[in-house]
Amino acid sequence: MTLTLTREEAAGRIMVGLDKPDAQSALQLAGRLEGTGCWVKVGMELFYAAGHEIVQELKNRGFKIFLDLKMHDIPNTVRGGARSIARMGVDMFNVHAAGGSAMMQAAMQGVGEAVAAGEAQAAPLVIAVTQLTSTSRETLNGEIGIAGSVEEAVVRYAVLAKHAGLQGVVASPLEVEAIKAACGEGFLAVTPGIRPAGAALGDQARVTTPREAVDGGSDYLVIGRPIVAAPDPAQALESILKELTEA
Ligand SMILES: O=c1ccn([C@@H]2O[C@H](COP(=O)(O)O)[C@@H](O)[C@H]2O)c(=O)[nH]1
Repeated sequence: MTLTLTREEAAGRIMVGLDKPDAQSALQLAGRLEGTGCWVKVGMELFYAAGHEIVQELKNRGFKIFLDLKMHDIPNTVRGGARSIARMGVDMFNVHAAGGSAMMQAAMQGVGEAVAAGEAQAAPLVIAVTQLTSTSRETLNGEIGIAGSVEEAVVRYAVLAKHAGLQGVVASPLEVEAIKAACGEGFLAVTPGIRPAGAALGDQARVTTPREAVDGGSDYLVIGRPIVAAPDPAQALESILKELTEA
């Protein structure tokens, strides 16, 4: 079913991956996105270079922030990490579902501790990475050694994340229907692997267009290079918004 969104609704579902090597270039890009209503995603490249300060600056500029650090460690370490992240005031962060239930529950515990101690004004959404969107079935079966289809592996992780109390998962838009069937419509599907028609895949293996992702039920579309590496990032975002606001 084609879902026609208002411009505001469409922008509120887009998370632009600020995959930049330093604060200056990230803020220059953010400047082109200000006022559009989109989220920004701060991942490893930017956070390891520019840390807490870049998060605060982006918050000051009014962006909603998904901190994409994909924690994967023993439960006690993840609990502490989650508490520190919650203190930063981001709106969403993630862990790897492959860390298991105890690790995911520990992330929720860390968030709860930050809120109870008054260190965080609000609890960020916590979601779990299922199978990276760069992973093909060949890689999953042949290299990683997990049998079955990618969709089966993704749904297994999604169910685990749901039972651990997380609010959603990161997956490809191709798996969203199965995730929602297993975990319910309200369980968030945050989907990278978005490529406008004709765009280069790069290292992504499981992709759809923005329109296909929204029609398939994705709640948030994570988009990096198709916007960030475009000659005019603001224009690239506009053309994606146009795709989502037209029937
Ligand atoms: O499974 C995953 C999890 C995270 N990502 C991140 O999303 C963006 C996608 O960038 P593109 O340039 O649009 O490919 C990037 O920051 C990844 O770290 C993902 O792609 N897949």
